[in-house]
Amino acid sequence: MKKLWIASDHAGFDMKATLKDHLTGLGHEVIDLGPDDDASVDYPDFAKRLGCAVAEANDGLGILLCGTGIGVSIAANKIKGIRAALCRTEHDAQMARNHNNANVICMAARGVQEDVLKRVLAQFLSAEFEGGRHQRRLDKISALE
Ligand SMILES: O=C(CO)[C@H](O)[C@H](O)[C@H](O)COP(=O)(O)O
Repeated sequence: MKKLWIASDHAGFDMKATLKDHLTGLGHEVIDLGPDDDASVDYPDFAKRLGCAVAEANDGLGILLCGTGIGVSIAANKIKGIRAALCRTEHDAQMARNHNNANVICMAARGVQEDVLKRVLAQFLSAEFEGGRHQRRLDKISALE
């Protein structure tokens, strides 16, 4: 099992705890990079913290939550080596791994059912990168960094 990091902003705080417990129960090692309470924070700070951890480890996956998932995905993708994908469906999550080799999944914590998020996350964690023509495209993305 890959090492996992999880972080959020205030909007994702409760769901972060729920998903962390869920993943831990499934036997994953999950490192929680905060926040530690639901006080208002700025999502770029936590996207940066998580993105740097995932990029430095170079073999693991990150999970980011904010209200929409949009802010954390924009922020995390500024970090070299991070391929953060906003995933709202299981298909998004599968393609994000199969074709994009995404190393961070970004999800909306507001207005989405917990069981949906768990299914999307499960797909992200089980799918594998297919390589081949997709690696060539990722190399072109890396060249943009
Ligand atoms: O969704 C978000 C960014 O894309 C954040 O989670 C914030 O919740 C959103 O920007 C709203 O912020 P607020 O301070 O909770 O009103």
